[in-house]
Amino acid sequence: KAITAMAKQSVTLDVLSYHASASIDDAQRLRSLRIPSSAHFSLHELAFDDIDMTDDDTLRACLRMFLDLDFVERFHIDYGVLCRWLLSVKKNYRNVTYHNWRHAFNVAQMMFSILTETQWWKIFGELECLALIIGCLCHDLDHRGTNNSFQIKASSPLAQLYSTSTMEHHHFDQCLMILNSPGNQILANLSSEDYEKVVKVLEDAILSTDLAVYFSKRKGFIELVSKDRTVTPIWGECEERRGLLRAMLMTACDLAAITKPWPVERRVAALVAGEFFRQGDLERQNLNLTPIDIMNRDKEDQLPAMQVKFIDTICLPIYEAFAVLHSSLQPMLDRVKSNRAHWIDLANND
Ligand SMILES: CCCOc1ccc(S(=O)(=O)N2CCN(C)CC2)cc1-c1nc(CC)cc(=O)[nH]1
Ligand SMILES: [Zn+2]
Repeated sequence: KAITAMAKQSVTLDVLSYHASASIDDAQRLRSLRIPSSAHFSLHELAFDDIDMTDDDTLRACLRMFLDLDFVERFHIDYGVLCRWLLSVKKNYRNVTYHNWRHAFNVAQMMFSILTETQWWKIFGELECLALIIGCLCHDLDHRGTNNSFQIKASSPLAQLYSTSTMEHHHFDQCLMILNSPGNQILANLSSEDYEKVVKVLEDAILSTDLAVYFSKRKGFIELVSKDRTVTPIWGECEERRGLLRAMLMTACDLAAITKPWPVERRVAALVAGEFFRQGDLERQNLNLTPIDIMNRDKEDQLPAMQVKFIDTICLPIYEAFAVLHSSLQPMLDRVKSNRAHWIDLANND
């Protein structure tokens, strides 16, 4: 018993002790930059594309989101600490093909634009909105470009720590570690009651990005939407419904590349494929396994057909439900359907 606990302890230290806080100098530099408006960055656009932005731009855009949602004032967040925290979050994303800082930034921007376009920020209140934005920025922290089943197959240290939602538990741990690091404590001025609530919402939000969790909650959400077709304040009063809507919002933002104009979706799908194929290579070389089709480079010609299956089985249900809940989200569903048509064309040309 003691041995197991010791092993667990050493794995924990090995895996979780590493995280890099950004330097004070980098934070001071970011703090000195002027922050353009949300219009300048097109942050309210559901069709937002970060391709023309520098890394500095993405950080200034995050500062703009925190300022426009009034988080800095409402939660007495020290601006210099916010700059350092953002740099630390960005620094703890690895240089992998898809699950990198740019993905996290895009997910946070999508959450910002949905919460503001639908006015659902009023339903959730500032505390839950703060947790959702922090959750989006942190939801894939320290991703290694390999998925949960790879962790299990490789019996990685992470899989020894968490047997379910392996990566998502790690992302949440990394998020907490940065929030508690000296100079990065953006939640330092919250009451202990508010802090506890933010951390609880944060954990649910990050764990909800495991597609297995999405599949388990989706049916209940769709039934609820078919009954109650608008998110009225009554929805807002029910903690369980709010939690379900937050979980579905995390998935809708996480997969939102599928809702973007075709040039964006095509570019992002190539990044997802690149990361999947690299995992397939690792499975062949290190684990002596034949990868599943989606990670098998030899099946690259199947990619368009896989995207159609991804759209039909995972994406359409959630974006259909959101389009029912709020008409301002209809363009997202329309673009999923037009992207599906593009993937069908490509599948037929192979
Ligand atoms: C683009 C390269 C191929 O990409 C895919 C291939 C198959 C499927 S799948 O729906 O059949 N399914 C998903 C659940 N897995 C457990 C089993 C496989 C999804 C994708 C995909 N995923 C994402 C989210 C990361 C983004 C994206 O654009 N495409
Ligand atoms: Zn993600």
